[in-house]
Amino acid sequence: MAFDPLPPSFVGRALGCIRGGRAVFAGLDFAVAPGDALVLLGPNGSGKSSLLRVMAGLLRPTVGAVLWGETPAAEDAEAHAARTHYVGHHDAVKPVLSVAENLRFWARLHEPHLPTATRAVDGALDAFGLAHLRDVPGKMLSAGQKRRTNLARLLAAPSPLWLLDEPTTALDKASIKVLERVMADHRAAGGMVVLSTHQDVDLPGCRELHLDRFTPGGDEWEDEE
Ligand SMILES: Nc1ncnc2c1ncn2[C@@H]1O[C@H](COP(=O)(O)OP(=O)(O)OP(=O)(O)O)[C@@H](O)[C@H]1O
Repeated sequence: MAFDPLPPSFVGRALGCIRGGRAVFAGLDFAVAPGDALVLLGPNGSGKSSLLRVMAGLLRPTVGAVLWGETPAAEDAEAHAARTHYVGHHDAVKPVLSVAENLRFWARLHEPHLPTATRAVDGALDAFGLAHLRDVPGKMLSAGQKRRTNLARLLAAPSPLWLLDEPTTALDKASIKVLERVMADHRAAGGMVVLSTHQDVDLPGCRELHLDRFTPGGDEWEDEE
């Protein structure tokens, strides 16, 4: 199923970020069109997670703006959250809910129509090989199973913009292949993917953004967090 209408481009202009009193990046621009994938690369501490948090609206840039089409995302934080899936380092799996209940929780946040939400949850369980774990509580999952449950919400609650921070962490090879296929399908439908990684991930035609090229020269600035 394709996004109809297609989403506008997701754009960052002249972004700068200060954390812990240090300038992490400055003068950073990006643009992601429907169907695009952007891979954030760079050594530890170069700012990949910080940029993803800025893109998700979870961290305010020190300067610059993130735009959805022509509209600053910060103008309507709720709308930006609704169009965005941010999967960070910390798992968002609720320990006392089963895998299916976790996915249902996310699905219902996006989809009020119960049968549609249930179909999306079943599809997400199947796609990520979680169907046999559907009734297992989150607290009993392995690290890779938890990561797959986190990623399955991408399908349980469809949103055009996926922001994924090292999504292959803890995944076995077969699960990485599943994620690659799911991202390819999302892009074919007009969705967008931005991900950070230290591993090879197969994303045909993706563009790369090397964060270390935007690191200011050791300036010590005021922390504005
Ligand atoms: N909560 C925080 N408060 C203050 N500084 C932070 C915080 N989180 C990260 N930083 C700093 O911001 C800089 C960029 O960190 P970030 O996590 O964005 O890098 P990264 O490229 O994602 O690293 P990694 O590859 O290790 O995940 C680092 O200097 C880090 O120390």
